[in-house]
Formats: sequence, structure tokens, C-alpha cells
Amino acid sequence: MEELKRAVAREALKFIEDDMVVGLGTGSTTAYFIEYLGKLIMEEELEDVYGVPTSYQSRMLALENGVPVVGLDEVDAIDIAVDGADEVDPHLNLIKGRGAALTMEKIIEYRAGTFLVLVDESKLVERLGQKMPVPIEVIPAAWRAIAEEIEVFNATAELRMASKKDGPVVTDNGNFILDARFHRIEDPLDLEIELNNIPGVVENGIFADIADVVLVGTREGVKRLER
Ligand SMILES: O=C[C@H](O)[C@H](O)[C@H](O)COP(=O)(O)O
Repeated sequence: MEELKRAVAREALKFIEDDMVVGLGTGSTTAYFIEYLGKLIMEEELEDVYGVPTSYQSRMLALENGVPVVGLDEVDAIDIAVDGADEVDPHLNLIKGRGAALTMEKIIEYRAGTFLVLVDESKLVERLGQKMPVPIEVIPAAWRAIAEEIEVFNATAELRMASKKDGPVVTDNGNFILDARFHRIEDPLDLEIELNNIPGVVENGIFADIADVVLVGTREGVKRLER
């Protein structure tokens, strides 16, 4: 599995050119991409490339690996964003947020000229929600009320608990995460919009209609899916 992740991360480098502003996603697959990107920058094979991190994780990795970082408020545009995903359906709709970085990821990926997604073949599903819950970032004071409201959607929501801290996971933005399991997600775009209409919801992990290209690491090589 790690080799498949490395292979898609290497393939993603072909999309990066001099003078690009690159959105840097979060997670184990993007970590390889940031490492390889840093290598090309350090070896001067790429010039004037800047990364816009989507999390503390991607910021730290970029700094460690020699990728110059800038904030979203310092750039006029983002040429390309590169990120992993937890599920990809046949229309290239995504579930993201296993790493709790969904809000900043969506802010940056929505604005990128091209949004390139890197996954291994285990992430491909027929229907979103088949394997993974939908993460929902919420204002802490509202978590219980929102968890109850989610039941209207024929779903159950669980507060995500931390493993190296007592109590809940706290996101980079200081919020909580609810993991919502839906009986069946018929229309991802519809659900994405409806969830964000609930007061107290900051953002949710359905990324409908924004991925442009998905690189899939398979045992037979890297496959390219396009919308
Ligand atoms: O918040 C985390 C992100 O959405 C990740 O991009 C996603 O969970 C995929 O991560 P990985 O490449 O580690 O499977």
C-alpha cells in the first residue's frame, strides 16, 4: 500500500511547473508528494514554486522538506492543489477528513485552478459512505445538538475522540469533529449543501464536483481518472 501511495505521489510531480502556487493537502499520501516536491525544489529542478498548506501537518512537512510556504492571504491564485481522499466515487465525488483537516482543505482546493487527488485503489467506491463516515467539523458548543439533528438524515453521528489526548479531537481551527454514518447517500452535492446549512456546522467532508483529476495507484500502475 505504501508503494502505491509513493507511485501516485511521484506521478503528481508531472503536474508541477516553475512559478506555480501549489495547495498542499494533508495525510499520508500527500506527505510523500510534499517530500518529493521538496527534493525537486532543493535540487533546483523546479523554481519559484510555493506551497499553501492545508494544515499544521502539511506546513511542518513543507518546512522540513524545503518547500517555501505562503498563506492563502498572500497569493492571488492557487494553480493546483494536491491532496489525498478517503473515498472516491465513479463521478469523482470525494469523502475527506480522516485527518480532521477538511475545512482548510476545501477552502484551498475549491479555489485551485486544478484539484488533483491522489489515492490507492482501496479508496474507490461505488457510492460515497460505503466504507467511511462523513466527517463534519462543528463549533464545540453545538456538537451534541448537531449530532441529534443529523438523525433527520437517517444517520448516526459520533464525536471523534483523540488517541493521544483525553477527550475529543480538536481541529487546527479549534473545533470538534462528528463522524456521521448515513444509511445511503443518494446525492452527494445535495447532502454537502444541506449539512452546511445546519447552524454550528463549519464544514463537512463531502467534496462533490470539485476534483478535476484523480490518480489511482493500482498494482498494474497509476491510472488517471478525469471528470
Ligand atoms: O483530513 C485529512 C484528509 O482529508 C486526507 O487527505 C485524507 O484523509 C486522506 O489521507 P491519506 O492519504 O492518509 O489516506
